[in-house]
Amino acid sequence: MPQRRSVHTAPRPPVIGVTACIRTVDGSRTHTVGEKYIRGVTDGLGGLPLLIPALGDDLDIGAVVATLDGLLVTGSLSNVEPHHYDGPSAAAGTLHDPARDATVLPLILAALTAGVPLLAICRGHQELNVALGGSLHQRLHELPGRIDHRAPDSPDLDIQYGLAHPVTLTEGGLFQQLNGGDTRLQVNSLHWQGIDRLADGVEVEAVADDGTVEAVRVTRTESFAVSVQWHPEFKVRENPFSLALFGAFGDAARAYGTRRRAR
Ligand SMILES: N[C@@H](CCC(=O)NCCCC(=O)O)C(=O)O
Repeated sequence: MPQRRSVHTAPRPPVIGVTACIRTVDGSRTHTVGEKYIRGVTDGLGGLPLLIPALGDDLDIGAVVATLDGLLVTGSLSNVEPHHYDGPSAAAGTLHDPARDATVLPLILAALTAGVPLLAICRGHQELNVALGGSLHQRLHELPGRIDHRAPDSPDLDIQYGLAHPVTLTEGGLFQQLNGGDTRLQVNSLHWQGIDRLADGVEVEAVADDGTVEAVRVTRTESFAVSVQWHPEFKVRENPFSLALFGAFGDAARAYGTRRRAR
């Protein structure tokens, strides 16, 4: 008797696009993603990470979006070039990544238009605001009344990404729900820039005590689409809120993927 081939019934992991940066590594132009973002996808939601190269106009954004069940917009040391939000020129020596800007800003819009669930982190939070028409402060710590949101000066990652300050979650918002009803949450903080003019079509989900917008939810889509100024991907399984956030993103990506494949 011929053996029956076993049917593969394990649930498919959602395919999560992970945005890359351009860096020079050993003299070569290289598309990079920090491992903690990849681990955020694998360990935080059981997804399959798919690197999205920063190819700008040479990337078929429509084809990318059609492949994804979710989009993780990563953080990065580089800043969005200020011409994208009509901001003043950046200080000399500021690290930019024009190829990433040219890829990620249109990608965010295309993902939101298609209803692809999205989680944007740190630079990603800033990019989401810029993509939707908002603007950025370039040096929060130089503004009166703001705390210093920059990373602690330590080579130890547990110190750099350690909890730094509280945020207040919007009463009745998604984040309060994910935080078990509590409106206070401690977050890490590793950024110079922050949201200045809030884009249309987003609602604030979290704010620092100095008024810095720390998280938003996009209201022009029915899909899960949120951004955070902090880094929930760092040791994602060790922080209950981070796990809840990645879990909600994963649930949305699975549901979207099921609908996408049924089309
Ligand atoms: N350049 C922006 C964004 C900060 C940011 O995303 N930092 C990430 C650091 C590296 C990482 O953890 O991926 C700013 O300084 O505001």
